[in-house]
Amino acid sequence: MTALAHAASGAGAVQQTPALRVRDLVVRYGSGRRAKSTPPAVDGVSFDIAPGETLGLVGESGSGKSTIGKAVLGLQRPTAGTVEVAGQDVTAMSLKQRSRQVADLRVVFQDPYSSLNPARTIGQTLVEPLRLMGVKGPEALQRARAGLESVGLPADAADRTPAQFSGGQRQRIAIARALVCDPKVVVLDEPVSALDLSTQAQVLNLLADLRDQRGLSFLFIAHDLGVVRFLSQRTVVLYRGQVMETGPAEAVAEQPRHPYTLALTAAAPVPRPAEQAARRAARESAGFGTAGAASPSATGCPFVPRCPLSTDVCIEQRPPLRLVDTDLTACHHAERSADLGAPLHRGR
Ligand SMILES: Nc1ncnc2c1ncn2[C@@H]1O[C@H](COP(=O)(O)OP(=O)(O)OP(=O)(O)O)[C@@H](O)[C@H]1O
Repeated sequence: MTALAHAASGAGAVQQTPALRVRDLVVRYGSGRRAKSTPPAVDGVSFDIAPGETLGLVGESGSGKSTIGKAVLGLQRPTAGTVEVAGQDVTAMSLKQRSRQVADLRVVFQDPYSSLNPARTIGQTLVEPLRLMGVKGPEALQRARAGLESVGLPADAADRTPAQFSGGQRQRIAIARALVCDPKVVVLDEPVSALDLSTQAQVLNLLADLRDQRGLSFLFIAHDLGVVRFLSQRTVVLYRGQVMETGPAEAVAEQPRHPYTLALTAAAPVPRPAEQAARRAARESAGFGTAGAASPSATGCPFVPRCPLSTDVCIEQRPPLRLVDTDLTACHHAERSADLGAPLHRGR
């Protein structure tokens, strides 16, 4: 295995079959000429997740995080590339096939209010995926009740409807529903974004405990690097559908190598307005542009219009992912990103 492939997989994952393997994933929305002329929502993304590992997928709104999640789950057909779950190629399977055959893969969505059917009891909601897998009535109900207890809810929660629970409790129910079939991989799509801060911490701790007890693998999608770092061993940073940087979660959060990751860390919300203003000023003085502008060249780096380090080579050539210290970084000038980091970190 090359150093590059090793870093992409994460140390320790060398000999194991990955719980989830995504290779060269491309997703284009729409069809016809217009679809071809707009950049893909996901543009050649690859990663592995080892058994028991959490991979964080982070990026601004519109960077392609949820589209990757949907492609993994079978909710969006990839234009190119492959998805393997525990060694099984599921790329061409329909959603129906996956829900029957791929019990190894489940999801928790962001919104605990819309993701549960208000007309059904929690028991009915949890029993449904078990029945689809052929588990019979009494055993299914017993597993549903045990599932609720495992997320810190009383077993009699099974007899109530979603309206009788808080947002945090509903997210626990959604987690129980995802885990009731004993999956190997769970896609967590912004699972705490709709919750208040103290509930976020409780749900993140619960997820970490369940992962460690059961050896689960998580694909953890979030826009906040701090939240991603809490739960993840490794992080993938996305911008306009492309991987900008990937490496150990702590290194990516503490010593980002890509200017875009630096901009993300500097843009993370902080509770004190004065500190927030200082960070914004530091970002502007470092020369970062604001979101929205498209790259002047389809063949170059997509971050060019916002990057203080960009030069002609960035406009002309898309930077390949290359190893810079601990992280794979798609930047021609990654070695110079520390110069940008100093003013930003003074603003922290
Ligand atoms: N159903 C769709 N049809 C057309 N374009 C879409 C569709 N869903 C997403 N997109 C586009 O694909 C790109 C990636 O969107 P995606 O939702 O995957 O990003 P994201 O990083 O998850 O953003 P957010 O954090 O806001 O959910 C965006 O440009 C978005 O407008």
